Amino acid sequence: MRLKISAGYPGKPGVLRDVALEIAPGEIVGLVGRSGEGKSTLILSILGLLGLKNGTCTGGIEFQGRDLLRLKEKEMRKLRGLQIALVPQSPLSALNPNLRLGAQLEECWRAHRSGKPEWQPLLASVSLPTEPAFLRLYPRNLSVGMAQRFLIALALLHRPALLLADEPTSALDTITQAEILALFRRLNQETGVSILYISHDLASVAAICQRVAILHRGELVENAPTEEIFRTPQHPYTRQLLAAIPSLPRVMNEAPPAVQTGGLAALDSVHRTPAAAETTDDLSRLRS
Ligand SMILES: Nc1ncnc2c1ncn2[C@@H]1O[C@H](COP(=O)(O)OP(=O)(O)OP(=O)(O)O)[C@@H](O)[C@H]1O
Ligand code: NI
Repeated sequence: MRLKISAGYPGKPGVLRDVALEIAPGEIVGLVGRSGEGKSTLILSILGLLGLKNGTCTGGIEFQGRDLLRLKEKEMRKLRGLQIALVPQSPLSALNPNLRLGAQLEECWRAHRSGKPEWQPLLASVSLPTEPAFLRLYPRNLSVGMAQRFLIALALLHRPALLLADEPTSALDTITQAEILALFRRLNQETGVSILYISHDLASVAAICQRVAILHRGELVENAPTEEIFRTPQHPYTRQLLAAIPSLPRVMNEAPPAVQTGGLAALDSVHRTPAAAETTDDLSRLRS
């Protein structure tokens, strides 16, 4: 995907100004910025859903040889979920509370295809229980981390080429965050899915992204390989984000200042989060 867009809302123009971003097949790109910098606006623009918030987007979004901004809604609907899928921010509110998990999988499947596949391989791929009893649960029976895994499974259902992840770990505790990050990384390696990973937390993005773009006041102030961002940040805003990384205290104790010396080495520990850390809660624990 290659895009160059400007976007805004009535009474709030210029939320994105000539933002240019490229995501190669199989690449994980991070988009980082504080609250209100326009991250979700970018995601909604890609999905063709900005109109739902009365926003408008101009420019071009090239995906699989077509410009998404020139597609009709009917054509966009075919792409959404099938070729481009979204992992939303708050897992529990994104699921239908009144539908069993099995029914939600079926509904999602039937949006684009007929019949009904075996769900086990999909559930196993996100380290969720594969027993039939799991599919009879309701969202409220899940922990937030499991709900997020389930949403990732839904997003991957049709094997999309591009996954848009909008702060997918912001509702999770630190350990669960690391597990979900490891999951994204593994899924990317196993399936080759491209991921645009959005976050306000530079540390979590650095853990899985080859490249990071920094969004500030509607513009990309930096767009470089992750290592460069950490070693030689060019923009003052990037330096502020680096200085604000809260998840490095352990490292800073060992070799301060982490950003200049060991920032990336520290993040390697997240890279190497062992598969064993991706534990699957068993059903008995869920029900207790
Ligand atoms: N429907 C709307 N009408 C007017 N302004 C809006 C609308 N939606 C968002 N905005 C404004 O656009 C800017 C960007 O919002 P956006 O949701 O894209 O930010 P974000 O980077 O995703 O923030 P967060 O990290 O809090 O999710 C903000 O200033 C926001 O107030
Ligand atoms: Ni947002």
